Amino acid sequence: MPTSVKIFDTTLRDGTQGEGISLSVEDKIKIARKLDELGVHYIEGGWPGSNSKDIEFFERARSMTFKNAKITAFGSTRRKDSLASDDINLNRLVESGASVATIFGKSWDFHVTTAIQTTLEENLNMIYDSVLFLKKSGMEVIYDAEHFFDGYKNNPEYALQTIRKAQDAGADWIVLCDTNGGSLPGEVSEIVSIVTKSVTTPVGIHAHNDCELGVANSLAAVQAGARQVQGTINGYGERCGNANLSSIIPNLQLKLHYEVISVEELQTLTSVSRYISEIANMHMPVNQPYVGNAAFAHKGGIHVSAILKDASTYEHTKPELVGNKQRVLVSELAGQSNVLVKAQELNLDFNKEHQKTKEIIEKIKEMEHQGYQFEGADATLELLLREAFEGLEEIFTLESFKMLVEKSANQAVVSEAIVKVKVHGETIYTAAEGNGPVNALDNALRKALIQYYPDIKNIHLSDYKVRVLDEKGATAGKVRVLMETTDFKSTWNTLGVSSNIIEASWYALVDSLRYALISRQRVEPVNKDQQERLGLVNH
Ligand SMILES: CC(=O)SCCNC(=O)CCNC(=O)[C@H](O)C(C)(C)COP(=O)(O)OP(=O)(O)OC[C@H]1O[C@@H](n2cnc3c(N)ncnc32)[C@H](O)[C@@H]1OP(=O)(O)O
Ligand SMILES: CC(=O)C(=O)O
Repeated sequence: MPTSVKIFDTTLRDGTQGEGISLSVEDKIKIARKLDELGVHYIEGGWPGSNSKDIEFFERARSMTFKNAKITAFGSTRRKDSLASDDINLNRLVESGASVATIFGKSWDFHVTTAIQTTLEENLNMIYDSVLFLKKSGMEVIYDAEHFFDGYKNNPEYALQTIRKAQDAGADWIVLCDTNGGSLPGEVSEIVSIVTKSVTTPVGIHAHNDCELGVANSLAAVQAGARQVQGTINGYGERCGNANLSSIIPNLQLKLHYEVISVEELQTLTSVSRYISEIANMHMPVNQPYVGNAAFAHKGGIHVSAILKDASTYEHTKPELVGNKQRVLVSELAGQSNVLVKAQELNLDFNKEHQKTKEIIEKIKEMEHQGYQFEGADATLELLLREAFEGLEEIFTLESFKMLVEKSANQAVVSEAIVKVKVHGETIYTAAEGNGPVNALDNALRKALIQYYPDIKNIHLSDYKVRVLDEKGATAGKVRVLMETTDFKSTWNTLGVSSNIIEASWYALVDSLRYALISRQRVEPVNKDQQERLGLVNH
């Protein structure tokens, strides 16, 4: 029977102490729902003694049903030289309606005398009184021993006394905190082993990531006897962040075989991590272990050749177990195998021995040398492969375009594009304005195509990025434009490279529409009769 480890998520409390993160009450509610779906055991919603937003969160959470998680409210021990029953913060924890209170107290003698400036004795009383007050109020109490590892290293006897006080007052958990994130796994392991022999209350770990050891320290603590892990999704938190639950959960479950969450819940990990990064408006690093977009992405030709034979040659675990997926990147490091995988995904009749295969690999490598980077532009790559292997129908051809950008004194800058394209044998001439040259070009091209493809009105550019390519290299003076397009059901990325930013944008724009129109057959062309009926013909 595997040993169970409880997951305590503090994304909504310690996570919001991270720079750049601010969550509304609605955001917190949405995240709490997701965390519950993931199967975490505790969700720390905030500090009701700190601000009215957190008070409102607990008010709303009270009427919600959580299938897995208990909601916990955070606070500190009572203020020095006062009664716990008079302490506003402790009373707010009770009033929050949460069934669990998590309070932190001092373990490090230096902090007692310097930060809260009281006696070692009074600190012990603060811990005892506060835990007892909350227990008498009927709450489950998690005692977070702040700076426990630093405290233990400085004065082991006093640090142990502080947690014994919490135990004597009835704490349900004693959680050892590496608050400054400076401890090493060997130290954590040794100290947790000593503590689990010194107290009978179950022990937990709360690690920070200042030495990039938040995950390692949490695992070391569990292996030494801790049975609760506190952390945040994607490692958000104060300074360098908290221990990253998106890595800790699969490590505990898949590598160390503890019982943490169900197999099905683990499969939601990637989507939960990405969802929370969206809500928190934090960029998700592609190389984030387990859940990042590149966590199971293979680029080197040798790697791809091997994973085709058996994925475990270059994958430490199966991506599906955490809800992620394998990806194959096509780049200048690609061998034939990378293109083979991509072609298989697209159901193309692809033969590794075929001359065409060699030609397309050479073409991709040459284009990458010129500044193309297909890893981020799946749609352009797909068009290239389909063109090489299937031949693509020509939807339209450019005859010419002209740009006009006008700025006169006291007037906003105006951009206008004039486009002449041939669509189904007919030359169409359109002009359109836009809030910038690329927008004007996009509007003019759409105006020409919409007569034949009315559904393109549902397709929009959703992102546009320009990168100036290395001026010293072979690509001197070029820009790379990356465009993201969406039909609100899916998104696709296209690419253009040129020494002229408008031309690079044109290539990316053309691919974005071609991809929508032919590669995925997202929209069907209409004939002349239908155009008349829909009132789409320019008279
Ligand atoms: C390790 C952690 O992450 S702990 C959590 C840290 N998170 C936060 O601080 C975010 C939320 N904090 C807040 O909103 C505010 O700091 C509040 C409402 C809690 C307190 O605000 P204020 O009353 O203005 O106090 P302020 O923040 O300036 O100082 C903290 C006070 O708490 C006291 N204190 C600190 N830790 C403890 C403790 N464990 N037990 C009792 N008192 C404590 C300090 O001595 C200081 O009191 P002092 O002003 O008498 O010296
Ligand atoms: C309690 C807490 O957040 C810490 O010690 O880091």
